[in-house]
Amino acid sequence: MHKRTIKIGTRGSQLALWQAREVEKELQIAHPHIETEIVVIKTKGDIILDVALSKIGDKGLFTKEIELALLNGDIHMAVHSLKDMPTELPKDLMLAGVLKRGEVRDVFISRDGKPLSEFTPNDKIATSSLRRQAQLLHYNPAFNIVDIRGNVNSRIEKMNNGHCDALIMAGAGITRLGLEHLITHYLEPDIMMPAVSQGAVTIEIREGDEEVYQLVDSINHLPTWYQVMAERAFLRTMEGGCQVPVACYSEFIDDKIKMNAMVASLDGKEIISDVMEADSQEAAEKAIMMAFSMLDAGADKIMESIRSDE
Ligand SMILES: NCc1[nH]cc(CCC(=O)O)c1CC(=O)O
Repeated sequence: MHKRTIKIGTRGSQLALWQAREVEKELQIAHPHIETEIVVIKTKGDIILDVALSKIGDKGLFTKEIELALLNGDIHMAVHSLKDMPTELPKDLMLAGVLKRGEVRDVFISRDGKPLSEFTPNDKIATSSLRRQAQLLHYNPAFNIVDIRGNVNSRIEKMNNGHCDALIMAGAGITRLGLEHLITHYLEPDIMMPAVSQGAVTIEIREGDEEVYQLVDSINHLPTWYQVMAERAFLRTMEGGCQVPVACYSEFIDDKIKMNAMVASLDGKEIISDVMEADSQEAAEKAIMMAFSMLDAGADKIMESIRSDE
């Protein structure tokens, strides 16, 4: 059999490389005859490090250059954190699969090991996410929240250098980098509901690339796939193109997907939340219905006020 090398595109951060290697490993287990190569690609998000993410407002910030390489044929597949992927993909590209979902929750990492419940307005909590900011302010409107950018390791370094007293990070990223020892405590979804698709790694390919599709499909983790596709259907319906604090948390309960979701105002004062349960195949449709009913219940007003803020 003729040998070909499957090129796997990824960002160069330690977390991105871990994720790409995990995909590579799964492919090699399922198809021992194929050769793989990891191709590192720099994205705008890796280059612009001094501007708040919410101000750049470019959804494809961490994906565009990688997607161009995919469209050019420089790589066969691209590995991403699914939560960084816009709900609408560029024409001619598609998501072909996901790995088994990792930790979904956010974690609290404080420099001195003090828990969130003991934080006061004198302590600085760093996050660049509107979702985390809104939920922190809902928990305590007096919290002192500061912006932070950079990859996981550089954020920890910034905290240790005094930029802030604590960080909120995705547990998945921390775990994948072997930094569990830094976790002060996990944040349960009733306090800090995670981002849509948090903890999931996805593989993007060219539409119609049947050979690569078959490869990826063979390692697709179906329970995760149904879950995250439902979450993304929710986000797509909710969002209408602007950046808002939207969160959700899904679990499997008796083979059904149970999804909690919420939309918050930026100051955390208003929260619209809902919950649904559905069989895997119906979850996306139910998630869309839930999004519409949340829009009706006031999420539409929150979104409008955020849009007029910009
Ligand atoms: N926004 C950056 C980003 N994209 C994916 C992860 C971690 C892995 C994941 O959540 O899947 C992170 C870091 C973080 O939010 O702490």
